[in-house]
Amino acid sequence: MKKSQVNITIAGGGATHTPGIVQALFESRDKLPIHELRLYDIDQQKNDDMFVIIQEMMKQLKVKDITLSQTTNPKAAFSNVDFVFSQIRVGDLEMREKDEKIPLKYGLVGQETCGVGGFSYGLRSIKGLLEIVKFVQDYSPDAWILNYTNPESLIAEAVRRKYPNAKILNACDMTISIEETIARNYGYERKNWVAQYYGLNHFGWYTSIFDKSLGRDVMPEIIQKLKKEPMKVASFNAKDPSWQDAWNMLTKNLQLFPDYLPNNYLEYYLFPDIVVNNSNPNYTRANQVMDGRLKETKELAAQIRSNHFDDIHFDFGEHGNYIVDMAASIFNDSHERFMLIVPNVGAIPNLRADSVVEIPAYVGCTGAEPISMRHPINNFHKGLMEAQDAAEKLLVDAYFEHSYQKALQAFTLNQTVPSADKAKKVLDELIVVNKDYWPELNK
Ligand SMILES: NC(=O)c1ccc[n+]([C@@H]2O[C@H](COP(=O)([O-])OP(=O)(O)OC[C@H]3O[C@@H](n4cnc5c(N)ncnc54)[C@H](O)[C@@H]3O)[C@@H](O)[C@H]2O)c1
Ligand SMILES: O=P(O)(O)OC[C@H]1O[C@H](O[C@H]2[C@H](O)[C@@H](O)[C@@H](O)O[C@@H]2CO)[C@H](O)[C@@H](O)[C@@H]1O
Ligand SMILES: [Mn+2]
Repeated sequence: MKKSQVNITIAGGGATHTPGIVQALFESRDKLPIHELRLYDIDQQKNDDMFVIIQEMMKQLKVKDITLSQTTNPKAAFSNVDFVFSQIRVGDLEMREKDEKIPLKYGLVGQETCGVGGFSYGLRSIKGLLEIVKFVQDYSPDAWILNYTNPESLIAEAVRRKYPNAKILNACDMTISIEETIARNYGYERKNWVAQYYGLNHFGWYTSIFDKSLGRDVMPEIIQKLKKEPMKVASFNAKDPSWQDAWNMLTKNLQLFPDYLPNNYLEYYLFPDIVVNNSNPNYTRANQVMDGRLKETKELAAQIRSNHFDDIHFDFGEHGNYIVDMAASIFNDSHERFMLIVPNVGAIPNLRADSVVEIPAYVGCTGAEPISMRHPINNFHKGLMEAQDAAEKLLVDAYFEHSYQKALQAFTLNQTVPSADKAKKVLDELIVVNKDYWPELNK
């Protein structure tokens, strides 16, 4: 029988994105009534800080009907829970910094989720996420996991293999961020859009964007605008100058390949040389985040404790709303439409069935119902996707088989890597710095 209220645990409760998600939860109680909200983290200090921040948010927003708790104990975190929002960063930003800086030493793309930095992150993240899935299956087997933990493609593949029946949705906010930024730049309303999109996670293309209020596909006119000049960063990303770099590169991508609107992350695969040349090997995105939202989060918790703070308001754009809307769509069986990372199983007819793809899906009480594309994709996108998908499969093979050879093949096949020799040098260095996180890889 449907419950009248739900218990939600945020795994990675101390994460800097937690306030945005919680703000969305508080604003959505009409469609997702909450009884308990729990913060689960392995870092007591981060969980404590976030507990203080959320407590203050509840006071300011006059939220009284929700029980807030925090714990580092998995049984307390995952027993009698209906939804788990998962957003962990295994190894924290300190390891992200290594993921980004070590490849740059060899002239390779250093990035959080793409390139060999993403593969390094993936071998850490898979272990952490599989542990969360096991906790949920042990303590609340009927709960839904809504996963934001990256790298999404690698996580989704690993969970697909080990827990094929897990109640999990894997989601990325990049497509809605792209759409929201375009809408705000050119005066559209994203809520009127029905977007057709396909790819791997952080590696995809729009094929159309139907605007219901205008009665037409607006993607062609958007492409014409974006080809001429880059769009500006939206307010919710205004504090992060790196997003302007992303929109600049999206324009460059369209100037070469104007038929489809690309995901901005394709810059790392199509223009790795430009990306590396524009990177500062001594100060990467991880450092910007450490000096940005991580520092702000710590400072806010301290200001609240000392009662020296202003009104609390967070703007992470659609990031919080997206995962909350997904939970509400399950809870109400309302079959809203989301971009999800799901097993292909024929949705893209000329791509291998066991690929993990990012495509539109309806979400109801039984989870994701992916929408079939009904027609094959073109050779350019198919070729790029198949190679990267194979690299990601090899990396997950390396994880489960403890295989150095599969890891080396994965690093070599990653579509940002031009040389097996460089792949080996980076892999060997990442093995050393990840000794506390990666599975042992046998030569
Ligand atoms: N899917 C998306 O589009 C999307 C969007 C934004 C962020 N993310 C991902 O969400 C995650 C959180 O991002 P953030 O910048 O808010 O993170 P953050 O670095 O601010 O915080 C991550 C939290 O996870 C905790 N943690 C680490 N390992 C853990 C474990 N094994 N169990 C429980 N908690 C653990 C840390 O202690 C920390 O509090 C990252 O994986 C990030 O890549 C994904
Ligand atoms: O470098 P970060 O940690 O700030 O962001 C990396 C993440 O970038 C995307 O999510 C962004 C979102 O697109 C943006 O509009 C805003 O809401 O911040 C989000 C998180 O920073 C991407 O989808 C994620 O997978 C990345 O982890
Ligand atoms: Mn993403």
